[in-house]
Amino acid sequence: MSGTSAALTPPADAQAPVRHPDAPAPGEPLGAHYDQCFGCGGGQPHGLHLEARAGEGVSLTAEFTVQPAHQGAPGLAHGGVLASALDETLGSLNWLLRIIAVTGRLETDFLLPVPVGTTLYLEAEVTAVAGRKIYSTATGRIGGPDGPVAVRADALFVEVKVDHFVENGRPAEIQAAMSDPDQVRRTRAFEVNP
Ligand SMILES: CCCCC/C=C\C/C=C\C/C=C\C/C=C\CCCC(=O)SCCNC(=O)CCNC(=O)[C@H](O)C(C)(C)COP(=O)(O)OP(=O)(O)OC[C@H]1O[C@@H](n2cnc3c(N)ncnc32)[C@H](O)[C@@H]1OP(=O)(O)O
Repeated sequence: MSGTSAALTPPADAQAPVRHPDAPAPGEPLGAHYDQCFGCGGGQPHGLHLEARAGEGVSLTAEFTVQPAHQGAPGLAHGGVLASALDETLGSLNWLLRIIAVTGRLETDFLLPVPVGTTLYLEAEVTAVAGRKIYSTATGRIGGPDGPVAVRADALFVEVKVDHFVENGRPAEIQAAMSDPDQVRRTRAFEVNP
């Protein structure tokens, strides 16, 4: 059984999402937004190392291979890790809009068990935007990009100012992110609004 709550149904005055003119071209990798991100950062040994590529419109695809460190039951992915993969994939969509946003709500359906060693093929798209609210949806397939859907999620992201991170994050990590020599990552963190 699966479904979406009323909180994730866009209001009647919601708009179709608009891809930012400077968004990466379809097929281009998005790269990591932060080296220490559990979802996409290269600096997290047990992180997901999720790799996303821009799709058409406001959509993307991503892959993540379940590692032994990601187990819940013996030999199977932990549900929270799978939810993290969906969250990261959905969060990456906001880069195509050039909006900084955080997850307000994430509703996940776990449809099939996902064994260690499995590659999860993720697809996500923004479905609507209403003021600061961004509505999006994602699936994760196993066995190949056209395989059965193992997990899916609907989400609401809420646009925030960069102050959200500066005021709430730990100063040491904020400072390190500000000095990141990678210009694209710095831009994603601090100069994302056009
Ligand atoms: C310095 C940089 C450091 C490095 C950072 C690097 C890069 C940064 C750039 C991008 C990366 C951004 C995120 C990270 C990327 C990927 C990870 C995946 C994404 C995440 O993992 S991110 C972490 C988990 N996430 C949070 O840590 C959020 C905690 N939370 C809050 O910070 C507040 O809660 C907030 C801001 C969400 C809202 O607070 P607020 O005061 O600004 O706004 P408000 O409450 O008024 O809500 C406005 C409208 O959204 C509706 N709304 C809100 N929440 C709702 C809910 N749950 N359900 C249904 N509707 C909801 C309201 O009902 C209202 O709707 P309406 O306008 O119609 O009344």
